Amino acid sequence: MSARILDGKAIAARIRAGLAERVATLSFRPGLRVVRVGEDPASGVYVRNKDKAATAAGFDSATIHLPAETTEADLLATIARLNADPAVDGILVQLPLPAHIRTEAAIAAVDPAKDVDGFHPLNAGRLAAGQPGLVPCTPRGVMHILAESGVALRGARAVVLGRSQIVGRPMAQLLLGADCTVTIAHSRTRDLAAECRRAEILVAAVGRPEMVRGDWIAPGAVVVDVGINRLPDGKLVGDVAFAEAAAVAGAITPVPGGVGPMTIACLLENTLDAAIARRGAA
Ligand SMILES: Nc1nc(=O)c2c([nH]1)NC[C@@H]1CN(c3ccc(C(=O)N[C@@H](CCC(=O)O)C(=O)O)cc3)C=[N+]21
Repeated sequence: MSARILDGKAIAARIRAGLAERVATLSFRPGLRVVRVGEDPASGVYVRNKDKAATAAGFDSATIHLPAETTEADLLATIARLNADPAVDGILVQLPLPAHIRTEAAIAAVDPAKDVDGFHPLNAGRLAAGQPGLVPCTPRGVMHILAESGVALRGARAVVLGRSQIVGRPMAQLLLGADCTVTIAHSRTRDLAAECRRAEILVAAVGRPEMVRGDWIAPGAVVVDVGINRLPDGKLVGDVAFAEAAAVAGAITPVPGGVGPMTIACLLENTLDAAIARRGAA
């Protein structure tokens, strides 16, 4: 193994400590509400970790757990109540939602000023237009990792593997905003391996365990692995075959301990940003 390990867990801890210091200077506690519907098992860990991190940093955090049978109308009513609650600065509707609820309807119901996931079309549009707004947590976290690790972005060839609304697309926008030359590759891309091999910065966000092999990576490339896949044996792996990739790459994020903890730190960062934008830094 030759690659430098980019320690997202350590960077996230520093960000959370900095947020805690800033929150301590405020006359109010930034309010975060996570709305969870039903029992998606992957969401359980995330919601617990987020709640712990938020409370430790001085946020007023709570999860509203609705039963799986909740109707779309009831979910929208819950969101409307949180939109109207002045103590609530950030609202996150945990995905995936049960199949009988339209995800787009839930996302569009969140007040864009409280949309700490950055998933509302207004915030997605602002990002695409290069305007300030709330940015999705995972791509924001990836940009922090690249900045903290001293990766030069201007003019660099970046390949984003995956085109989801949640990671791939906003990730590409942020890299473009930082003057990278950005390619978005995906499941229909002809010769994915060759596209990836051109990358000086490769961000893998496809949700397929260990799909990116060592020979997909250019020697010395920076590899950011967004995937968090649980194998049947319980082991957590990324979208990148770590050992193979680490033998070739210049730097790489591990799973766990890479992008995942950054997502949570950036959720808190977004919540503080939203709070200060709404209330001022009083
Ligand atoms: N509206 C919405 N926003 C989300 O941001 C969102 C969501 N829904 N639904 C579920 C996914 C998943 N997600 C994770 C974040 C952090 C870790 C994380 O901290 N992972 C640790 C390991 C955790 C473990 O041990 O399982 C790590 O990678 O080191 C995992 C998963 C956010 N999500």
